[in-house]
Amino acid sequence: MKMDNAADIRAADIRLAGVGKTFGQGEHAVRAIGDATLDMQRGDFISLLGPSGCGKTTLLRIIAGLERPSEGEIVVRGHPVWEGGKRSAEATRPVSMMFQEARLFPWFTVAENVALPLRLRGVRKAEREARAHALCETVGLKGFERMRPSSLSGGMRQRASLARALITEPQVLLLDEPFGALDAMTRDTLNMELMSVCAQAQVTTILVTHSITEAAFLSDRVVVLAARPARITEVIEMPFERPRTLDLQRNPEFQDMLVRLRASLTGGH
Ligand SMILES: Nc1ncnc2c1ncn2[C@@H]1O[C@H](COP(=O)(O)OP(=O)(O)OP(=O)(O)O)[C@@H](O)[C@H]1O
Repeated sequence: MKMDNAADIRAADIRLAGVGKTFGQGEHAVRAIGDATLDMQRGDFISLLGPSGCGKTTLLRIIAGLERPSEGEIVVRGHPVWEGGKRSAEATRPVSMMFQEARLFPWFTVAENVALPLRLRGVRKAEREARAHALCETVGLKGFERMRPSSLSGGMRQRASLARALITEPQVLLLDEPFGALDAMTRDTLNMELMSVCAQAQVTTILVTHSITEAAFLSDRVVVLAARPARITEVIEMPFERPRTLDLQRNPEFQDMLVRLRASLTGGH
């Protein structure tokens, strides 16, 4: 039976309970994350905002199961990511991650890069190709499917990287400054597309960003982290109606929110 009722939707989709992480031991130990506790519901869009080096990437890697926490528990879609020292496939399978660099394989075409996660999951070629082509169209890469990544602009490479992250139809999307290296206009366009894709598919999304504006514009909530070891200092609701357009950024309430977020980030209230 499909449990798509209101109770299911409200159930915590991602739960971090007392998550801490220390790299190394003894005098070389680096405490990257202090004590992170957070609940996210299905379809939530949250941003992690914090000073450089405060442990944001580490936190994403822990949620994706790429890094093991030193303390605490992470639950994704009802499944603990680590159980008895083993990583759970049920918890990591619905998760996709995207990075600041596109990380495409230069010897594959755009469509082959986009389809790669399906190939790794043993999906047949005809289906892989059909789905990769459809997603290329969704992210604005129609006509570029057979090109190599080296012939694409930075923005187009990130489009391909987004398509690759979406091809497994993830329920959780972890984004580590995905558009941070792009010019402002391309970044705005891609952010609008990202917001629409995430809303349509009810993807639970966590974005790491250094941009206060981007965090406020895209998110339902902004999680403000203090310097290392990362601690959540504040979780701030973004009370702006959806769907949002770029005009929102000129709205005085939005501008006030940026001031509020900046104050939280620098520790002044
Ligand atoms: N594998 C590792 N071994 C040792 N130390 C690590 C490792 N990974 C991260 N660190 C340390 O943990 C701290 C947090 O790093 P992390 O990359 O998570 O921060 P960040 O907030 O994402 O940084 P930025 O905003 O600059 O990208 C840093 O001091 C980093 O040097």
